[in-house]
Amino acid sequence: MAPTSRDVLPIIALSASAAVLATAYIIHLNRGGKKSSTSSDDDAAAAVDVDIDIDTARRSEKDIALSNNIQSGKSDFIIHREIDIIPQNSSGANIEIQVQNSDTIVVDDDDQPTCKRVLSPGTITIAYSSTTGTCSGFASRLHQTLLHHTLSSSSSSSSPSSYRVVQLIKVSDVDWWDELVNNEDADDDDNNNKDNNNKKTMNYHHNLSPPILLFVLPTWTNGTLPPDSETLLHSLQEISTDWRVAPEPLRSSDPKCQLKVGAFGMGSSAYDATTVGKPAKDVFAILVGKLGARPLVMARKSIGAAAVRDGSGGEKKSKSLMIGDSEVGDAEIIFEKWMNGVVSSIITTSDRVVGASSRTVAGSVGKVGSGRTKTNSTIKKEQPCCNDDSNEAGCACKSSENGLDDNVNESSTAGCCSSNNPEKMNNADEVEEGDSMTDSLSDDDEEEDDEDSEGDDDVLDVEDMGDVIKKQSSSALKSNKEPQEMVTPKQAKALKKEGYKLIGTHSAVKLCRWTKHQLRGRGGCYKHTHYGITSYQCMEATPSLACANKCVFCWRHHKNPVGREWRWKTDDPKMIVEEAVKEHISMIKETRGIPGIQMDRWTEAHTVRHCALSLVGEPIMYPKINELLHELHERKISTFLVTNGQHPQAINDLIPITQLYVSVDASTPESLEAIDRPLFRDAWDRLKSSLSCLKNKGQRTVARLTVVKGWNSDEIGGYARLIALGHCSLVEVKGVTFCGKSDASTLTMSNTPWHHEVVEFSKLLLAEINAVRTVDSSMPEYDLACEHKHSCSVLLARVDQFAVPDPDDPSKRKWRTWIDYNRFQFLAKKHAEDPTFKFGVEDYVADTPSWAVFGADEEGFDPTDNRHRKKNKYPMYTNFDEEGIPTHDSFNEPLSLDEISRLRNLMDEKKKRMGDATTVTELHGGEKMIDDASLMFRGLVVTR
Ligand SMILES: Cc1cc2nc3c(=O)[nH]c(=O)nc-3n(C[C@H](O)[C@H](O)[C@H](O)COP(=O)(O)O)c2cc1C
Ligand code: SF4
Repeated sequence: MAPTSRDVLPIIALSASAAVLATAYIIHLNRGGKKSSTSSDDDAAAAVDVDIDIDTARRSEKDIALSNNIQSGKSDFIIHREIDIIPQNSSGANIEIQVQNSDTIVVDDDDQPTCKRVLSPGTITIAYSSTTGTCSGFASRLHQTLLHHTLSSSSSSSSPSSYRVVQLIKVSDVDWWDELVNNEDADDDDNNNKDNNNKKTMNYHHNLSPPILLFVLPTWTNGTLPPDSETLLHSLQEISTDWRVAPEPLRSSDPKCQLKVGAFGMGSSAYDATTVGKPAKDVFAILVGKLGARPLVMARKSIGAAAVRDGSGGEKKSKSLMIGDSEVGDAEIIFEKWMNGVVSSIITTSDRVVGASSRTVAGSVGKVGSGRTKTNSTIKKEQPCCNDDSNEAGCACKSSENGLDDNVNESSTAGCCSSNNPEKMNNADEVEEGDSMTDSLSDDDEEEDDEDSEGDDDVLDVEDMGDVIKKQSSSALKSNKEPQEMVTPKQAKALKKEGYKLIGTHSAVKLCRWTKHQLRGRGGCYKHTHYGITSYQCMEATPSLACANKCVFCWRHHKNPVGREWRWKTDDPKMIVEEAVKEHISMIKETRGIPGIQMDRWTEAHTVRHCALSLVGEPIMYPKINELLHELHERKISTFLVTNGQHPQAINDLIPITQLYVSVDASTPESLEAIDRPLFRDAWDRLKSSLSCLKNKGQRTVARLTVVKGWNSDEIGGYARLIALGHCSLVEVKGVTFCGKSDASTLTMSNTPWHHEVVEFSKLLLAEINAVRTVDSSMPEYDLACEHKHSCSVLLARVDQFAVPDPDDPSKRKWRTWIDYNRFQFLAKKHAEDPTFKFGVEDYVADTPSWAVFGADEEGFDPTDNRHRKKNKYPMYTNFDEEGIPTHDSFNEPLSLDEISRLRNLMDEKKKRMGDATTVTELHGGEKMIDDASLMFRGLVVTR
């Protein structure tokens, strides 16, 4: 966060390599080396000549803003942190950047400006943590808004901003102890300024407002912070209990040095209504209740038009701590309220503080955080009192002796101190308790509290916490008797962008890439190999986009809702099936123009024969799932349904379907928690119950294992024991598909196993199953039945259900894992007419063709299709070693050792060039191209 820092007046020296401007500044920009003449502060102005290659500057959102401004010839624009400026050769446009108000730029040893200390006056720090992107989105919105308001006001001479730095940081990037206690750099800044240039020190502080620290924090499992950010709370707790740190170390008698804090917490009562926003509340409570930070006072009627442009007008007060609940669905609105409160407070406070400080003598400059090291010295704080001069400015410290005094009430007249129930502020226990925190953290005057009780009940904040989240959910339901639609317009937009065709309010279809593949005669998916479905007649759909998990490998990247149970508007199953088929067929029609489409298949594809209810979400949650399945059977469409094993009762209640899957993503409760990130606390027990339910289903059941290397590929014995619970007919082992990088997942290409690794895993699993059989005589025998190399998939099947002696060679097995679909439809119909009619797995099996059998030369590729090899740089290999170096050419002939060594060198060179990086390029139609040195000879393309 704060490397060795120093001022860089007046020139910013950008290093020869890419430079990062780390904070926010108004930049005046001219082309052709002509200096800007608009600088209002010559002393503070800094100029630098750099060559910027506009076109190759990294195209982050921020860069685009930068380049657009450059290209449109605007002279003023804002550069904020994390913009890469890439100096280029002499042919690039020569652009001069003149920086105003740059006296607070801090650079590290590499001459790269970096973040200011959180406690530096004039600094606004937004610290966020985020795993699935919500809080990072909110935080950058706040950042942008504050940049706009604070910096644009600084460029206007009538309303000078007293904030110079607005910085956005990740909670996990900061050593919070160091930042808040060992504040050496901030002190050094002050001291240096003081020693070297007293006049400047006065200017510096006269023009600056108190530091502000704003948190945007999510709630993670059991009300904690996400693992990478947990140190924040630990550090705060440590500071508050360390005997070497004086009480309330963040309290300062100088209003301009007093840290102000605000926090916005996100959570979801779907996970746990008792923990929503807990990390934000805890952080806020410790900072304010124990460490002496002050809540950022939210202005109410004084909110200026400049601050609130959304029409909310600033009529109402909002609070420094507010909580959004994604389950309730109004988190956006609550965030906006909080943000508007923050912005208006900063604008009004900043003007007021500037006014006040102009009457404050330089001697009242307070020291925040006298930097001593944590380990070897006692840490004490200097807590200077407000002096007469500051009283002159309207400050009225009434009982500073007892240290409980300076509960500055800034929403009244300029910078006044008052004693607003200080005992509560200091009573840490009270602060930490749910509802009692309400009063403890309130920083508003009585008038505001009154008003709050009258009219501001739509604002969810700490004053209303405790059980209020539950109340809010239920009152939302009460006030709106009609259940809500599952997918919000925003979610719908995101899903549509990803190629989902939404049906009604909670269902979707999407064309699977294998459908197109097989239409072009390039092979079907693993369900074709293992079970004989026709991929180009298979419709991938879901009747519930919601589910009760947030799996790390989820395709949907968490753009749709979560919920433990169904609580949404329920669409008619017939309509869903009709619309799904209609949408699917219209997508088939669109494939007509794709090169290589086989017209006979294309015509057949207009008749849907299979439905894979596995797209995303949890189909079994849909309350009318049986009716929907029945509708499909009526249309002679086979039914494959995948459930995540969180709804055992629904499994029990399910009518006979063609094939029922339970996803088994982990073999221990801990890894299930880490991988599936379930809403249910008893997720592990639910999974076990679901598997047990399979035992009695009668039809084909599958335990589906998605292998995520490094996450769930160990503890194979645990999988065998889970399979034993359900005596599943089949065990499908499949390597995880990498769906591109996302905020929601730390998964990378390295977690994707090679086919040979999946085979290895499957063999070990078989050995473990056999081990279970030695102690459990009821456990059926399994064996490796099929494989589909293209999808890194291996099928284990029960010998008693799917193997018969080979008529040509009775010493061998003949597999019958394929499905007689017509027979299934006949049996299902009979059962529908007469529920007492039962049928079982063996009643609708069909022979597995030899090419699909495990170990066949075809590796699961249907020989009636043409294997298509991508026309890329390395199309000529069929086998690879464990590092991805080719060992066999396209005719499966072994390569010479020299050739293998040459290829290895090529890969090593590429690895050196790329470092550890993996790039993902989205192709037309949702496919993603991975560039990863270890995959360079595979030309790997993954699907969505
Ligand atoms: C694995 C996981 C566990 C969660 N646990 C909780 C919880 O215990 N309590 C809660 O209120 N919200 C919980 N949530 C909901 C998140 O706080 C919420 O989705 C938030 O918006 C996530 O923010 P982010 O997208 O910035 O990571 C959890 C979310 C996930 C994915
Ligand atoms: S259960 Fe399925 S839809 Fe839900 S998060 Fe996991 S992979 Fe995604």
